[in-house]
Amino acid sequence: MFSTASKSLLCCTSAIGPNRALASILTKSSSLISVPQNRDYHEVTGNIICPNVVRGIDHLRDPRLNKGLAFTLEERQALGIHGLLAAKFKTQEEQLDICRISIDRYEDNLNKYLYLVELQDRNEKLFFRLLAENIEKYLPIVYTPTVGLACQRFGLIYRRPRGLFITINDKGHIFNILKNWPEPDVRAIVFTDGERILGLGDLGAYGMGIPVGKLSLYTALAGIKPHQCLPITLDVGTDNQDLLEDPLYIGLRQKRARGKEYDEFIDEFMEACVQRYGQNTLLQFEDFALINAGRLLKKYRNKYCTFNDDIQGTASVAVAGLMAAVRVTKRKLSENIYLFLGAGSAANGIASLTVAAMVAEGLTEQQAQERVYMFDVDGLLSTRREGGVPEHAKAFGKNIEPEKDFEACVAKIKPSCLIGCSTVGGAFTPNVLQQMAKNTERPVIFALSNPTSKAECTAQAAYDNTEGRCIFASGSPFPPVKYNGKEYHTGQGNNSYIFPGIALGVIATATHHIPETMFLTAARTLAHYVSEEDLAIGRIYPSLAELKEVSVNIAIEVAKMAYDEGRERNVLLEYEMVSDLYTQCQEILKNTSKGFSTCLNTLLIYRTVTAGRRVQKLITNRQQAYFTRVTRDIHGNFIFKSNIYVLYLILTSFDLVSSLISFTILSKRFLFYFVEY
Ligand SMILES: NC(=O)c1ccc[n+]([C@@H]2O[C@H](COP(=O)([O-])OP(=O)(O)OC[C@H]3O[C@@H](n4cnc5c(N)ncnc54)[C@H](O)[C@@H]3O)[C@@H](O)[C@H]2O)c1
Repeated sequence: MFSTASKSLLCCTSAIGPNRALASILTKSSSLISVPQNRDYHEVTGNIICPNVVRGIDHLRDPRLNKGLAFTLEERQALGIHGLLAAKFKTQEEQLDICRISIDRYEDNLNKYLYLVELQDRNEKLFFRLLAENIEKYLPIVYTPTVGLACQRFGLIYRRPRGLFITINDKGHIFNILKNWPEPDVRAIVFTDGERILGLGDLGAYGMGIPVGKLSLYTALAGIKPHQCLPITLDVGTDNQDLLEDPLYIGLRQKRARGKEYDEFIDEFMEACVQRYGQNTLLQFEDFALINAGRLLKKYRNKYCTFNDDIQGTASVAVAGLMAAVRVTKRKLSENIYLFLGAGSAANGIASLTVAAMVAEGLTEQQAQERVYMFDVDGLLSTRREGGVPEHAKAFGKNIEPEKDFEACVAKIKPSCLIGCSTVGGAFTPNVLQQMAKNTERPVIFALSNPTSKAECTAQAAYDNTEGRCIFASGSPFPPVKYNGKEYHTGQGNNSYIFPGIALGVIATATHHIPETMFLTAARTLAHYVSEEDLAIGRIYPSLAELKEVSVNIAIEVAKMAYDEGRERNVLLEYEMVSDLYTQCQEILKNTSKGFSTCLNTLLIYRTVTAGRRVQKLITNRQQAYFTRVTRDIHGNFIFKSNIYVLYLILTSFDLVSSLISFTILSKRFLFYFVEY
């Protein structure tokens, strides 16, 4: 029922049982604590049942528990692992240094990826700390672009299973397969059917690398606990002939299921997830092909807690870039003309959110849509072209002369913003870029297709062909660009600026559905983080090093929105830590305590960007105090002495730098959520 670490906390707080000493040692050493449900208690005494602690070699073999040489002598003896480790005690910091040296020895990025996968399998906390503290360096390894390469070679590198593979042959039994997953407390599921992996196309079951990589970022950037994250591949076959003939291929060797069979399978999957993990489980669609992505989002968005990152996450990050660019171009969003190369999931998502942002500036929806043009594989989206405008992009079709030559379009339409989501590497030719420089003084050029080989142009080409006047961003990272003696560090319109924060905010507030406005809010929050220094070096996104802080702040804004819009009865209080963290924190806890005894509809969101250890300690003490204020009935259910029905507490901590704490009284449930590396 509980993870071992959470059990150790329960032991400690109840202070009973024969394993008390061991529990207390483990609690001190444990950095991943969770008390998810209120069930493992003795039926009569109400005491918390002391768990069987995983001992001996099994403790070392469990990546969640293994700390390498960081186990103290006391722990080694208590756990029966004394002698199984070399004598030297090495702190996590020392082990991190070794990791960095080891990984730097590899020149090939795929080898770096494999090293990180192996580390995650061996010592999870070390892996997440390494990732969280070196996000700029390792994000491009666990995520795009290297993860694309890993997916392509997945058959070769597949070692230890991570996540669930559910095939179309499991139709009718999906719930049973979900039950095979050992973790009962899953909050976020990222799943793909592998049909459009990055810009690489149909990789079938090889697509598993993407949900795995994304969920690593849920933890590393937003502090969502690893065991609450579940990556899933829905293997419905593949239409990639190379894979069907590849002896290494690990998926079903059959053509993709389509139509009714496919739809029923996805319906059953969504329902089974809710049945297994609850209505609030976040279900993130990942890398579905155009024919399914938009329509499935439309079908499920008001029924489940779901979003499609390729559509909505991409939209949010791109619109954030456009918002930041306004500060350079001095043109409002509604004063631009937008031309998209590609009219698929990403383009439609970005275009729709850009329209929403223009409407917020005062245009009508129709006026806003008139400013957006799209060009797909069949040419300009003209209602007069043969075959007309595809259904999914109807809003952006124009009653104008059809045009199949993209360069001609750029000259005719004269966009000020050019956005590439076409999967066609090099499609922004020098002629196209030079035309952009003629169209406007500060052209905005986004080459968003991934991985790097698919980018519509390089950062260097964009600067070279626009006399250095462009504002450039890309989907995959590019090295710094030199132009006219000046060095520019262009930004990466990376979805990981958005999705971890959205996920944390949604999970924290137990939001049932994710409205589009949350993505606009996330975009504004991200844009707000772009400094003048960033803009001066050509970057319209904050540095990746700020990702954790950005994620927490997006989560806060999302949480506020969730309560503002959905639960008006709640009182929202926000505290910003300015100088004296300790005093402020005491104040907050005092207010919170008052809230518990007097008010059932109180939400407190407290944030600190620079939380220190003192704050951490104080909160931890407080949490233990809550335990003493509750009793349990003979069924093990909580009875709150002070008439408090529920306490929902979230604390995430990143290197003790950023924290988000949300207390809210929601339903008859007690949850305790704590993550620390
Ligand atoms: N934040 C990001 O950087 C980010 C996020 C999501 C997607 N992407 C990238 O954007 C790209 C597109 O993703 P998607 O989900 O929209 O894919 P998609 O398959 O839904 O759409 C691709 C579109 O490109 C068009 N296209 C294909 N060949 C073309 C050509 N020769 N000329 C003009 N148009 C052409 C297709 O008609 C289609 O409209 C991918 O490479 C993906 O990795 C980047």
